[in-house]
Amino acid sequence: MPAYLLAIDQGTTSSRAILFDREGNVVEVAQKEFPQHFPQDGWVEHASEDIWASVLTTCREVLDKASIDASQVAGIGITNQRETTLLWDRKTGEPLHNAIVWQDRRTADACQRLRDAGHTAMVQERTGLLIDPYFSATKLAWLLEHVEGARERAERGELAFGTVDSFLLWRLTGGRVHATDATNASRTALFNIHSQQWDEELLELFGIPASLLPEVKDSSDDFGRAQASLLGGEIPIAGVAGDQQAALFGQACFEPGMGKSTYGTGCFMILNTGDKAEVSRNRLLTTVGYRLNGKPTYAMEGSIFVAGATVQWLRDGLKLFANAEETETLARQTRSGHSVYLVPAFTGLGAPHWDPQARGAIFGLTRDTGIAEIVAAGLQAVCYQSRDLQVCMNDDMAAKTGTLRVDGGMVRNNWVMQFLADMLGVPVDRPSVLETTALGAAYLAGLHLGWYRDLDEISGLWRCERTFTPQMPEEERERLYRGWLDAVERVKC
Ligand SMILES: Nc1ncnc2c1ncn2[C@@H]1O[C@H](COP(=O)(O)OP(=O)(O)O)[C@@H](O)[C@H]1O
Ligand SMILES: O=P(O)(O)OC[C@H](O)CO
Repeated sequence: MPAYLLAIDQGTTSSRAILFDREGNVVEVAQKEFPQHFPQDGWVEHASEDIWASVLTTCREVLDKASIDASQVAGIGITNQRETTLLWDRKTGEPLHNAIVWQDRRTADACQRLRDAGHTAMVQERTGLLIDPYFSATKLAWLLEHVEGARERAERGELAFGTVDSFLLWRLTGGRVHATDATNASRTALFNIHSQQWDEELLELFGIPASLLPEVKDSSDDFGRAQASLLGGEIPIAGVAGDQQAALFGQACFEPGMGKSTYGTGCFMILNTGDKAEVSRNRLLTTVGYRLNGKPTYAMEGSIFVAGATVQWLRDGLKLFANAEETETLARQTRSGHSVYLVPAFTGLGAPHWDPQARGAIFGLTRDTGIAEIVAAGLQAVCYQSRDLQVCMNDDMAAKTGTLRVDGGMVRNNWVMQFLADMLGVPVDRPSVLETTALGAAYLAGLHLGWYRDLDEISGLWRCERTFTPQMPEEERERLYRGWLDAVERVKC
């Protein structure tokens, strides 16, 4: 009797394979970082084979480490960095180009032209998204235009497009399955979130042949089987979701009004809005939170491109410390209320500003500014940006957001979590399982395989490890936040 679920979490900087037991406990983890490529200012690519190799290696490693074989794994759930765009040959499975990563801004001009031509309202109405280089549509159009012969081959039906989930499904099933799930599809800007279909007018607008597209399935569904030659036995693939939606699921945010924020490379705050696809007045995104039995549950999302990536930049670029954990000690050394602000607009600004041309800056330096203040400012920026999103969500929902569930690598930092609670003015709940993205993918697979009766059973498994409650006086909170708003205004183009 299989006792485990295997989650593949293919993230922006690393791939992880995690084994969970039936109660959602982490049994074993394997992780592998892979290289980031920055061929030009604002461009970000991944070698597709690095993505695949890191996934395969970590899956094999996690089974090895746990001393189990494929027969003990009931099913696989896949979760992935979203929007990242791949194009491959249907016969050979060979990618035609590096994957263009969600952070990549190369299509900023193309997006500006589409906005100037007045397409914003139509795109937002159908997809819940804005016209921005972040989403897959213009990245795919760029590939079709710039890779020699790609458009002709696409027209002849020889090529397949996919976000990372589709690419992994293709490889895992030996080219038998070309599919995605509704959450990933909802990030392409080609998918109508109301009809739950690829949208012909959008395909025409972006110049995308329909033959390239994967089949869109529920997030908990039959996605075929991983080939026996890969992991030592066939394993059903039964869950797929984009990583932020998977985290929403893993955090058991199943009721409208429940929200989570994930602090990994970027930061993504997502609020469940139930069966309503709420349109934001504040340039937040409407997206599919998950789709079960053909029924979408919608969510509102604020996306911040750079969160933990600031910590990486402070570590690797400025060499201010050796390990991310040291940031907590450094931040504790700062004088409270210091006025240094770091705006990490390395690849432009995401929600709610959507300014692809903005670039980062540090403000408020004085003679007593040291490494600690700069590091603290980098950490605080993530909290200020979360507040930006909270302000928008409160306005859009005409209600005050309540307790926030958090996850992702940065939430290990207690100083950041306390400052976050202070800045948001709401309690911040850190769960005992921090791998909620992977857990969400495992739950989705488990749901399809009948491991869990329903969402209530999954909710019952969620455990809080620590709650951070706001302590900062209101006046101080507002003074600090005003300083942030001022700093952001200064970097916008
Ligand atoms: N203790 C810490 N304090 C601050 N940032 C941290 C800490 N530990 C990890 N991070 C940051 O969290 C990020 C990793 O989070 P993770 O959820 O693994 O990211 P991803 O899935 O996007 O690759 C890195 O950018 C790292 O710099
Ligand atoms: O790799 P992550 O965890 O930073 O997530 C990336 C997002 O899915 C991009 O939309």
